[in-house]
Amino acid sequence: MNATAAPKTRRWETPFAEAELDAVVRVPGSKSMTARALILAALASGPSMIRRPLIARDTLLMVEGLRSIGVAVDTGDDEVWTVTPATLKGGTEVDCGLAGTVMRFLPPVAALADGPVAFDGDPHARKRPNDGVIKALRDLGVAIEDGGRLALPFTVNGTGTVKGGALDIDASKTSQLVSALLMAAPRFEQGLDLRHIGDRPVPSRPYLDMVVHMLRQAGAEVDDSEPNRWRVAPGELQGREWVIEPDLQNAAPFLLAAVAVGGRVTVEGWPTETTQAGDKIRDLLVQLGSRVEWSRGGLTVVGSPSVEPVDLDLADAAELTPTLAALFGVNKGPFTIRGVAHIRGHETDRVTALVTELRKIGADVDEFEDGFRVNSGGHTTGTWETYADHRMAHAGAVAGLVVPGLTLSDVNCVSKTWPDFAEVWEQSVLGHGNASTEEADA
Ligand SMILES: O=C(O)C1=C[C@@H](OP(=O)(O)O)[C@@H](O)[C@H](O)C1
Ligand SMILES: C=C(OP(=O)(O)O)C(=O)O
Repeated sequence: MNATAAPKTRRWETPFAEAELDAVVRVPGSKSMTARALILAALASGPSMIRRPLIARDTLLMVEGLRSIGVAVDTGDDEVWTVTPATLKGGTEVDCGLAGTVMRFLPPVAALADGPVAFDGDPHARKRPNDGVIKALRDLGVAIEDGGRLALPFTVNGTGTVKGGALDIDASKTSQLVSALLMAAPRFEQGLDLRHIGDRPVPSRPYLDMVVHMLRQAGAEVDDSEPNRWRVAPGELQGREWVIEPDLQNAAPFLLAAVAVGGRVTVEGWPTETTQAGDKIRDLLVQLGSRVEWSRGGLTVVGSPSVEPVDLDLADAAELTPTLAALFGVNKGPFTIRGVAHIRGHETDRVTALVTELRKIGADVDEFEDGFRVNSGGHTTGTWETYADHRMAHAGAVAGLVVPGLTLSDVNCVSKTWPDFAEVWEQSVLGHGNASTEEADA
């Protein structure tokens, strides 16, 4: 199977939990750290090693994109990838798949290449907001052909250098715009003095702490002392060894599974200090009435299925929305999630997708522009649509723990960040693999 192609769809009957859970789970590396390590390594002045990289569609697309502009990435060893930078070249095409990280992080790198780099992606990727990246690069003097779409597909006509300097942007649709520009900024002749001037705040802010932290680890000088302003000095990035932490967003459905049905679930190797937004789940679990402890080699949740009603602002950790929504959708309520308008621009419009699927399982839900309220949950079985969205699949798996026979329209969309999700889920819930899968053509 080609790991960077959109996968063939596969219906999947989610495992129903007959008993309390008792599982220890190892989740793969962080998508966001792997993507950043690849970009910073590609822009460095010497080779880098990336230990325990995430091997999934999004990061492999990033690898292919970097290779196409001349960077050597050796992925022969699953435990450690080696990146050897080179002069960046154009005259090539980049497939972004459905990866926000690829469609936002690579264009500023392509602007440093000499020659055109054409970007495109999956059908839904063309609907994801990318006007911020296109406008920002144009304001920096980079020529871009986009047919007036301000979205994929577009071509970046790099000339080998970018002047840089002062730049105002509106990053209220995605924090990835800021991360993308900051990572390329040390290679701009004048560095970058970047300001967010949008009316609404930048969402998913912990990802900005992650990028600033990793830039500094690579030797960049970054001043983020003023809110909504980042100054990056021009200079060399160093090649180094990156060690990737487990992906805490992908850990969330497993921890919430213990809440949904009771029992204990441990995620191995949970970092005691991290910039990952997914670390917020620890506080949320306590707010929901469950217990969290450091045991069995990681973070363990001792789940309490009588879930406390909550009103959450998830602007900073919005990727937790789908799995939390599923938990709420099978419980008493009321539960409110706000502050997540920007997830309408994620892999699918997640607010509408969640409200639709929760109503199908019988939940009473009100939709807002920036979230929704589950007044009461339901347990009606049927097909849970996944909309090519890995986190919609995770969410359906959580709901299926307590809704007998709930079937995902497609589980293979999990390949975006964790191709083995379904197998690990079956093992964790049932203690063994589940044969009840059917193949279907996309
Ligand atoms: O920088 C990153 O690695 C990410 C930032 C966030 O994007 P948004 O700011 O668009 O939510 C997050 O949702 C995405 O999964 C990964
Ligand atoms: C929003 C997500 O991904 P992307 O990096 O494609 O934006 C996600 O993984 O939940």
